[in-house]
Amino acid sequence: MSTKPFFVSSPGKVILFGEHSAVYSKPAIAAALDLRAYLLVKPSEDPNIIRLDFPDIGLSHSWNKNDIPWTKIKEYVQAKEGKPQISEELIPEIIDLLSDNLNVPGMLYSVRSTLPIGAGLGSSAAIAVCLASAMSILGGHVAKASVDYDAKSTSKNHEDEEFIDKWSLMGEKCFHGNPSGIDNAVATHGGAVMFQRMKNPAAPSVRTNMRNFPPISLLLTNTKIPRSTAALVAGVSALNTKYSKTSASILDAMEHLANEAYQVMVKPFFGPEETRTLRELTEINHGLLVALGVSHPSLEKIKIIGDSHRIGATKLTGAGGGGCAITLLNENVSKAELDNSLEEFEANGFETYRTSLGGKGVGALYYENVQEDKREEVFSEIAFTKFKDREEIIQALGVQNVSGWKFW
Ligand SMILES: Nc1ncnc2c1ncn2[C@@H]1O[C@H](COP(=O)(O)OP(=O)(O)O)[C@@H](O)[C@H]1O
Ligand SMILES: C[C@@](O)(CCOP(=O)(O)O)CC(=O)O
Ligand SMILES: [Mg+2]
Repeated sequence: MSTKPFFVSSPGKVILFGEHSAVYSKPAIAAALDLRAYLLVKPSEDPNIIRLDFPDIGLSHSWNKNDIPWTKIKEYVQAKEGKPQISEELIPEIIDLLSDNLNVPGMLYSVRSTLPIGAGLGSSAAIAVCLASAMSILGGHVAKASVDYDAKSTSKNHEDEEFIDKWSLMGEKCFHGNPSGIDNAVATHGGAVMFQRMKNPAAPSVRTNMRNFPPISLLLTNTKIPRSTAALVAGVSALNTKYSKTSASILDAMEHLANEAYQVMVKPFFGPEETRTLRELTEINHGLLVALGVSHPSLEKIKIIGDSHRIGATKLTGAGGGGCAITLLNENVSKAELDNSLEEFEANGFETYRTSLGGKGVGALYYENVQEDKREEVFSEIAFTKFKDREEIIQALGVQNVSGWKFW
């Protein structure tokens, strides 16, 4: 257990194929984004106080440890070899997770994110993974992260990542009830995956790493229309109940197209024919998501602008209903066509990101891995909560900029 301050960080994701159908045990393909959440954990000045400080969403809350009925809670906690065990039900897990704090002094948990919130890029999962990894560090349930940013992933400690992945799913359950688990899997492990939740909820999901993820040229456009994943997932569930056969056919079609996309993406040679197939599948996937009722006029607008300038294939990504769309760019798209689209996106109030996919998963920045004369500044709560924008956070803490970040 560490009582020195530390940071953890985990990435958002882009779902290329299979959002929503992933909830119904269909395969889906997603990759880590270079936008991330950061969580600072620091001992409280008053050791009896547990404090959450989430300035991005204007939330600050404190508990006095002595007001929490720890002894009663502990009766519900199941542990194996000292590690809290995950079960299917949510409530006991939350209690279990909280009870990990029994043996630690009061802590401050402060979160900042470079991810747009509620935009389909998995900001909720990035937060859930940060919290799960911080609790795992505090509870002594994982080994110290020790793999450098540039090191090859072969030396990864899979057991610890699996533990964090499983517990972060509990966090995603708090956010939207019935998550597939794909977002927290990518936020934990990074890279790119083909993911499939099993029909039996007790069975672990299947995750196939896609090591040779093809170099897809991708544009990410945010409508900035806020929406909640929980409401959209519930909407699809209602459609499934009302039109079960029709909806089952749509979900089956999504399964086939994710499988076809996977076959194309793992080919040793990824040329123009393969990128064209991916664009065609992207178009079909968007159409199926529209049929499930999760698009939005602003997402259709992005699609119309992209299509009219012929820049590539556009689909919504994540839960939809607003949030982001992705465009798989044509290889021969002209600069003029692209600039015209970008101008129109901006004129409509949309924000465009150029991103790279397949980056690092969860990582930690420990006190002792920061140069002694810089520690006070790096772990300053005041500085952390006051960063003005994404660029300031990335400059001061970015896993790719700041030496000392370690991965499992
Ligand atoms: N930076 C943040 N600080 C605090 N909470 C956050 C932050 N980012 C995301 N969240 C939580 O995640 C929720 C959004 O999750 P969700 O609706 O699944 O959208 P998405 O995961 O696509 O961004 C927010 O309402 C909030 O509860
Ligand atoms: C709609 C869904 O497939 C993805 C949701 O992603 P996001 O919260 O919109 O980033 C739900 C899930 O897989 O848990
Ligand atoms: Mg989410």
